[in-house]
Amino acid sequence: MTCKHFGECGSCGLYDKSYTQQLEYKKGKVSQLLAPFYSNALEVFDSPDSAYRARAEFRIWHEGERCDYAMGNIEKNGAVTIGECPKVIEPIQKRMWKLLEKINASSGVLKNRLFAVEFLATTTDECLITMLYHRKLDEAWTEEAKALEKELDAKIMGRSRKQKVVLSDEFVTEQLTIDDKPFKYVQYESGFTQPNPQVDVKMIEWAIKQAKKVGYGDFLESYCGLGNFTLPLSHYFERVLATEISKRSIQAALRNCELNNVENITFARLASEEMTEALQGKREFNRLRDIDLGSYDFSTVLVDPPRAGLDEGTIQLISDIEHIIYISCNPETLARDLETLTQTHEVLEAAIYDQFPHTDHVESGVFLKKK
Ligand SMILES: C[S@@+](CC[C@H](N)C(=O)[O-])C[C@H]1O[C@@H](n2cnc3c(N)ncnc32)[C@H](O)[C@@H]1O
Repeated sequence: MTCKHFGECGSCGLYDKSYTQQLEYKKGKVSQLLAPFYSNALEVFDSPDSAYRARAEFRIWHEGERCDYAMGNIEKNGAVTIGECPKVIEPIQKRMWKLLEKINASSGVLKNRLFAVEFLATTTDECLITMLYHRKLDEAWTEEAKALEKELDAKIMGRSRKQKVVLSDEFVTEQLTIDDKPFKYVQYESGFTQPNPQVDVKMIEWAIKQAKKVGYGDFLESYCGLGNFTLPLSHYFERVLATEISKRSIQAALRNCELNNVENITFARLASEEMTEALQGKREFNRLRDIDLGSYDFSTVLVDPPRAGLDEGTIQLISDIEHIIYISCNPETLARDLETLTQTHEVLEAAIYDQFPHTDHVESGVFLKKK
């Protein structure tokens, strides 16, 4: 049995529970994992029950002449095709079925060896559609795709092995209102973006609430992506140093600084492990030659690592900083890292944000202060 929300939820055992029950289950799970470090109730930030995902990927199932969207895992024996997808936000919803009609009506140029379609949309109705193929894309494809851009009022890209065809842009510009202030974010198709904009705003506002309690010094951030937290939090600190491994995300972050007229942030493309080596004076990087690392006086650090959590060096580095905001997409590795971090710090606040409704994934955050 699969969930009507077409999710990763076929395996999570949550498909037959109401949204409220699912959230209670997640709250219980994270509370239990954090119990050794935090005994107060978690703050819970919920999501809309539907129309919450701003990016989505669909496989394309071919049956005779017809194409359909299908579940992520197309098995050898057949596919589960999708006739509705309530989880995606309206800008995707209104284009995805029209796109399918156009693909099915096309002479074959758009359809031939198409194996997946990805959507990246904004709450302000921009939409970037990437069509993925198992064949080289030619002029005929470009012509038909250009017509499709107009018909769908969307940006279209084509990808196949070692080929990328960008017809207009390879990014969208999201606009979010965070604590009553507008922020613009360029989001690239190939860079990380938070999937659920409404919950993203709640998560950033929670982080700002913690930053306001500090109110002094410089701010360090690792795993900063396109500057999702960096830009709004920069207003509460003197200077900001933010690092991230992806070149594309750093490119977006620099553009986002310009778009939002923020001038106190320095972004550097560094893996977290490299950032630690640089700040501990163990290694010099050409990429940091214009940055006086010794001049920073960090009062606060924010980390938002991938599911694997923090490496030992980064834990050691941030243990020296007075305040830590740790955002995590994996409560198991968060609990593991807190075993070390709570030797020097205490957890003052903890929250969950339901970025991924109808799955058993949950985003959580903790605010720590040195003992
Ligand atoms: C969960 S995302 C968070 C991004 C950003 N904070 C946001 O809210 O959009 C994790 C980010 O870590 C980056 N990343 C992955 N491994 C890394 C590493 N070893 N060092 C630094 N950044 C890394 C990824 O490129 C991604 O942008």
